Amino acid sequence: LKWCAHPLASGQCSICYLSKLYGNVFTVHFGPRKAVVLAGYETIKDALLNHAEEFGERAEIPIFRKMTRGNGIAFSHGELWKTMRRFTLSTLRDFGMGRRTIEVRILEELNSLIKYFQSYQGKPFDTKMILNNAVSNVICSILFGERFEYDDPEFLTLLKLLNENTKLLGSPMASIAPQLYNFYPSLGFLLGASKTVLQNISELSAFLQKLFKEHKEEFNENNLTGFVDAFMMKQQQESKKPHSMFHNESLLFSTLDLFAAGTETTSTTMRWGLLLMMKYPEIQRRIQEEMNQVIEPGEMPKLEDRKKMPYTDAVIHEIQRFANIVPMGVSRSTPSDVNFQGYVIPKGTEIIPLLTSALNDELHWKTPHQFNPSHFLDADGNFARREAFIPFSIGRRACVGEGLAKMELFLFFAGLLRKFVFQPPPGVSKAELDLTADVGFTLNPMPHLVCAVPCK
Ligand code: HEM
Repeated sequence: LKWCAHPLASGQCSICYLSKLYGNVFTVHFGPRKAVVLAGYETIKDALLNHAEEFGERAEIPIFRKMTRGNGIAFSHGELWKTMRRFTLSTLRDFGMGRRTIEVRILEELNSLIKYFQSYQGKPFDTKMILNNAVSNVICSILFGERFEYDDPEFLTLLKLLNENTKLLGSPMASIAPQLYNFYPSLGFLLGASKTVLQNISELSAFLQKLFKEHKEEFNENNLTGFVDAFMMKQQQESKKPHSMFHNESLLFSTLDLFAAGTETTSTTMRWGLLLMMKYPEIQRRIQEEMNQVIEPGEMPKLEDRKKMPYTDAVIHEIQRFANIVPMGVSRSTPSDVNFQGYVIPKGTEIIPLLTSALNDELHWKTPHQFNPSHFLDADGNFARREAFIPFSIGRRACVGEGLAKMELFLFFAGLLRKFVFQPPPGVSKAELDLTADVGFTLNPMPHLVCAVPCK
């Protein structure tokens, strides 16, 4: 978004600015890539919910086609997508998503995280890798039934590759260079970023293949340890079917999709959360006071406490709204010609559901550009759901990890604030904390240090 910031846009997203000029449905050209933008909550809802089928395909983006060869959940199409999504949702549920088993797992991980934070004794440190690792361990325990130590060098390398890809995939170099190259081969030098992305994918794949091999050797159908075992079981059951979709490439890319989407998004949101708490200490204090009122001394917040903690719940929602980490959603496409709000959109058109325009929609939020937890509170201080809160998107391809992400955000965030007061490093004032986003496939906070001072 920064790349194409219009000088008149005065800090707001340039595509939102274009929607002020051209309305809520309009076409943009990113080099050779042509896409229709849907702006504003009402328009996004009309398309993704009321015309769910017509806007229900994933766009064909060359770099993702190269990465996955059409496999997995997030970038696959048609029947393969349908089968993988159905299998994923039911398997995630079987392994505890949305249930107490996963709550226990998250709370165990939180304990390790707290010990790590304590080891800095209030001195400044960077939370990026550690939060990545802790959050990743939750999805890894669902996928493989195991977690990775915070000092495991191999796992840390993988997380770094994942971070690098997230950053590069938000750059025009990776996302449109392969398409540009098709039109203008002399621009081949631009392919460097996409080559790095593909190289990283092959290293991540090699690591996953190694884990699959271990799982295959120890496979026991009476004791499935996670998604990967369940997938292997399905492969066995379908081995006599000539065109089973449960082949090895499906296993690889479905696992990779869940690993990547389950790690990066939630940990980035957590980092925004801690940064915002340093910036707004009075909000942080109010959360801690609320916890002191509803949780016994020495106890940690549990999911069942959430309904008694409307203020904390409102702050977490506001963090997600304000951080807006997937501002342009994940591009969709039209599986057939569509007649929408007076426009004919041809089959196969890329569609950008501009989530940022819903999360900042002036018709739905009192102070869209300010961090303001009262967006999610009614006049009596009760938690208030808001329709335009759609950070996980909506409709047929909406995020499959929403339930898991919400559990993690609540337990990690409230748990860390129960133990620590987050402060900027000595010599850095609140005003100096930068809330500008670093552009990538997800919007990250700029590099920063955090002091986690133990609560008295
Ligand atoms: C704060 C955390 C998260 C945010 C903000 C987020 C956001 C999103 C968004 C905006 C989409 C695109 C949906 C669409 O096209 O309509 C998406 C898709 C997806 N997410 Fe998440 N996500 C988060 C966490 C997770 C987690 C924890 C997992 C893993 C369990 C996950 C797995 C996926 C998958 C597999 C898809 C593709 C769904 C499909 O194409 O059918 N996400 N997510």
